[in-house]
Amino acid sequence: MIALDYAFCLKTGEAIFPQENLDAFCLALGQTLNTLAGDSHCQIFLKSVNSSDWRQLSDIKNENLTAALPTVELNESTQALLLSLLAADDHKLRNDQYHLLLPLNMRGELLGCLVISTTQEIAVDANAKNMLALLLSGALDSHLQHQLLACEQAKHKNTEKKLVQEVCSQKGLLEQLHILHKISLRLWHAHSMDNMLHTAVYECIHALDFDRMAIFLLNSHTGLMRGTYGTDIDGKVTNEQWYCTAIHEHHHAKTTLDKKRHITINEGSELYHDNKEVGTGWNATISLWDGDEPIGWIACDNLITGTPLKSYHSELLKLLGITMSQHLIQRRAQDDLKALNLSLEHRVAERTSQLEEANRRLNQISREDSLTQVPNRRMLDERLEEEWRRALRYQTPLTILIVDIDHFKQYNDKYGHALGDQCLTQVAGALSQVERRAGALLARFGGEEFVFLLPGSNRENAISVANRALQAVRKLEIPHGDSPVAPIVTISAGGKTTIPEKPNNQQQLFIDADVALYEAKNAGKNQAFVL
Ligand SMILES: Nc1nc2c(ncn2[C@@H]2O[C@H](COP(=O)(O)OP(=O)(O)OP(=O)(O)O)[C@@H](O)[C@H]2O)c(=O)[nH]1
Repeated sequence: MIALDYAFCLKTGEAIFPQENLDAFCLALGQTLNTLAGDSHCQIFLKSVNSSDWRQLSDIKNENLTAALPTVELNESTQALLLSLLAADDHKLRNDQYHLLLPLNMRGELLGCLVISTTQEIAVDANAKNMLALLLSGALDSHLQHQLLACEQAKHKNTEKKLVQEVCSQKGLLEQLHILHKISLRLWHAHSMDNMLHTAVYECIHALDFDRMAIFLLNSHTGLMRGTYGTDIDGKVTNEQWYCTAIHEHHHAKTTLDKKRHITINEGSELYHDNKEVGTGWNATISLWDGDEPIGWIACDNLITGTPLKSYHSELLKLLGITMSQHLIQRRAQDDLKALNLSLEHRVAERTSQLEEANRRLNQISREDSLTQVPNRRMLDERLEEEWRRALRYQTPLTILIVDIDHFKQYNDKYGHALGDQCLTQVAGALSQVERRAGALLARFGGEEFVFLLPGSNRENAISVANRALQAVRKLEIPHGDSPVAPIVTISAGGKTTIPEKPNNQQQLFIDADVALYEAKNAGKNQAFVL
């Protein structure tokens, strides 16, 4: 018979200082029992907080403590024994052993129980039982609180560690975003789409946290994607505009676009360059969008330095995608506007030149005789006014020579008006070749009359011009059967040379020249008079 009395409790209770030392208490319990009853077995079971399940905390066979936290599940026989003891609360012989169940309570709650199994019957003093339960409950509670505290401390440490990692990662992301912002500012200053794409690849691989980058542009209308700039296996920026393939043939592009996914990151995947596998590492595919329209995608990887994938990479690459999308949209709009402006400028220039030509032609027509194509009277008046002013200012001579076809009425009457027109044209052509000095002008004055304006010409030169004119027309030998002067068309000329004395008096020159012409006609025609 084992007597669990006050002395037993004191002996085992000695071990509970420090109070949380449950293991020491259990060992003392086992030792004391062992000295009292030889072969003994103590087990401490814990009740789950939220259910009626039980688990084993300690198992003390004689002096050997074999279990402690974490608790272990009960095997079938232990489970059955515990349930029967809990139901009966006695220490009768079961399976050749006596069992004593000691409930362990704390703050009115059942924490667990102690089961002592011996081969001898156990005599328990009620006070000793209470004291033992009290001691063990205290040690167990303290042990559990201690475990809980340790667990909380571990959790706290873990949270702290995660926090430090998170802060580091946030710091890294902030740094990278700052760099991305700087790159973005540089891209606004790119002078062309090509320059922008090259700058983007160059700046990103040198400043952001990845090794290689390539940008592809998509044409959703043709279903084609083409390369722009990429990075070779040594980290140099390369022109990849030769690369062109159908979108549906490119696995990454297709997956990203089909799923409308903005970013896909694969770790431990094969990395490629020029369609050849060149290593393994992480790679990322970032799609670029203009609203709902896919406009391109970016590929990044860590081929060269193997830089590890960081927690901020996903966020960083997403923002890189958004930034590049904005630049592409803006650059395209700028290029379209530029092309539109160029085409408008071209059309305006074309239209302006057409208008200028039309104006020139109009100007010419308005100053040209429509039949003979020599300058008309309007032109003559303008030039005479101009030359009169000049001659007045520099006091230089100015001559007017009026030329009239002889007996042209008879010519018309004999040959008809149409041949008359033809004759006028031929005479005009011949006269316009007579004087080629700068400033000289031949104009049709009206009807069958022509006028030479000869700036800087004195009377002597005027006579020479008049005679050459007569000669030139005669040389045409246009038959004139009804002319009393000659069998061919002839002309008469009357001229006046003057040095102007007052402005706007040019009409007097005409009057005088007309007088001279009259004299030439009166004298038998086919001759010239210059006053
Ligand atoms: N075919 C043709 N005839 C014209 C044109 N302008 C004027 N005439 C004619 O030219 C003729 C001029 O006749 P006149 O003024 O009598 O002079 P003319 O017959 O040459 O006699 P003279 O001057 O004295 O030698 C008229 O019969 C006009 O009809 C024209 O553009 N075409």
